[in-house]
Amino acid sequence: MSDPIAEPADPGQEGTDPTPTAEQGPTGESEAAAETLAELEEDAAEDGTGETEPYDAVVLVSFGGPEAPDEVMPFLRRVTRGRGIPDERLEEVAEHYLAFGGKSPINDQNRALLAALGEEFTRRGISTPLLWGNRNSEPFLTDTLRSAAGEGMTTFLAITTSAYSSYSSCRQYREDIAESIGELTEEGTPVRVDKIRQYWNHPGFASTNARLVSEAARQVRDRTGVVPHLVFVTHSIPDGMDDTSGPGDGEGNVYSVQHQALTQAITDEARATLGEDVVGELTYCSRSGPPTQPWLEPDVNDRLRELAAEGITQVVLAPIGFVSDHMEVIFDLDTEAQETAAEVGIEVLRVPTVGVDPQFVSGLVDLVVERAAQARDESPLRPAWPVAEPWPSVCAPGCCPNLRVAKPAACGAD
Ligand SMILES: CC1=C(CCC(=O)O)c2cc3nc(cc4[nH]c(cc5[nH]c(cc1n2)c(C)c5CCC(=O)O)c(CCC(=O)O)c4C)C(CCC(=O)O)=C3C
Ligand SMILES: [Fe+2]
Repeated sequence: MSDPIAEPADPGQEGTDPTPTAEQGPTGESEAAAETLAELEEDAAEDGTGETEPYDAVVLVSFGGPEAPDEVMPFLRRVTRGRGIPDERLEEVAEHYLAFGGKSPINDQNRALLAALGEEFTRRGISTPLLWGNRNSEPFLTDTLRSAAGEGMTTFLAITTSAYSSYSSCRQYREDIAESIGELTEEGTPVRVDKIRQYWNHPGFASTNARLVSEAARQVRDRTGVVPHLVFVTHSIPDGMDDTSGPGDGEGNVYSVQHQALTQAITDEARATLGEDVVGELTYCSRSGPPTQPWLEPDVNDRLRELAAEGITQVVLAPIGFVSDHMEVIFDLDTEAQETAAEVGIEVLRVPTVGVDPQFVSGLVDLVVERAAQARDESPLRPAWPVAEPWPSVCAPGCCPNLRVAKPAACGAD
């Protein structure tokens, strides 16, 4: 799909189960069978579009990834531009992509997420356009915003595919959004882009992960009679990036603290659900950078070796750091960590990422509605679990700083 503009539940969209929209009426077959004409007409009468005012469109902003072998190196150079990542590392990472035919699954996963968001919009009577723009591959965010601006849209709400707070998982998205706004401003079509809050502790993300982990743990326990050890995984980042994550005047370490809090809460939930003494811990994957630079540890592979030595035989591997099964998940976990586990005699069940789980998708739409209400100066309910404080929708000045250069960042108070 090269056209980055997808109307909600566009019946022409690839891989989408067409759902009738308010305008179209009950033309789709699958859903029409489940709902009567009267119910559909009633749904259509409830126009939810006002719930997304003042936004002209909602835009899914993601990392991007290559879709063909010749796109791999340009993608990697773009991701690492100005970053001093050694060529050997780029070639090594290129091999991971080439082992999967040069195609990352991330764009297809975002197409599926867009379709699911569109269906949820339709269900709520929201006809606000849903767009998609990537930071590092087509469709590029700047191009998406430019063509939307060409159709008269000026005010956008971004959903990023990243749940936590750190430079890599929050401010870098905000910087790239600011760069797009800057380009469009120079072209004479200034736009405004706001962002939903980081959602690691929104129930749509956190409780969905808790359910998926508990289901996996129960499945292993019921099949093997062994209570599995829970190994949570997220993307490692440099220690310095973790130390400075969070509001400029805060304590830092917000990235690792958020993950530790969710690890603890989900472990407690699995313990309660199974009625067993479940143990869980946080590990990291996908470190890069020079070996001399400290990154967050322990590495998931090192920990699996130690756990085997401690007598653990069943592990449930929960990639809570990621929203879809992209390259980090299918290579670093399903390939590398699985190999390590097999080597040391541990059986691993990898938990699915939240992906297009209806509870997650519905949570994202709740976050859109919440942010829009805030933009209208209303005070919406802002649910949070496991930590009662929802992350601010407008990041504090200096939040998750860029440690190399100061750059403008959108969606914040600085
Ligand atoms: C915290 C975090 C997330 C989670 C939040 C989020 O989801 O955004 C994430 C996601 C992703 N990271 C991805 C890919 C890459 N990340 C790299 C490099 C780096 N990531 C970092 C951090 C993160 N990264 C860091 C501190 C670096 C090194 C310095 C730098 O370059 O900033 C490199 C360069 C080569 C290498 O060093 O490995 C690549 C190719 C893909 C696409 C996968 C696909 O194609 O399916 C995704 C979703
Ligand atoms: Fe990354």
